[in-house]
Amino acid sequence: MTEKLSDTGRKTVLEPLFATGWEMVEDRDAIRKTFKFDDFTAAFGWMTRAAMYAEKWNHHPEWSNVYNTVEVTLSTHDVGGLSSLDAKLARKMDGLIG
Ligand SMILES: C[C@H](O)[C@H](O)[C@H]1CNC2=NC(N)=NC(=O)C2=N1
Repeated sequence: MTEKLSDTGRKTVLEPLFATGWEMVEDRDAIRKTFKFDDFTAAFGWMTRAAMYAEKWNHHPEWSNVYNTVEVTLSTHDVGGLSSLDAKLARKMDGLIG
């Protein structure tokens, strides 16, 4: 069962993500990050790898791609805000770089 992150949960799982460039979205319980790549192939290759995890975990990003840039927003629509699944996908996205 997915639940909205508690105040303590936020501190422990979100702070490390803020350190890697994730930030809170204004006026919404969601996090966002802009990923930059060398070129379109690198960007789309990364999206493809991230998409496999999103589908496996049934947790999908809001994202858009323009050439070498991918803008990602993560939130859990079923609970109307951030859950541990967003942190899990964010960590995976960071880990898939390179
Ligand atoms: C029916 C389906 O399982 C749900 O809508 C899933 C799919 N992917 C999802 N992705 C995200 N980011 N949040 C959700 O609440 C969500 N729910």
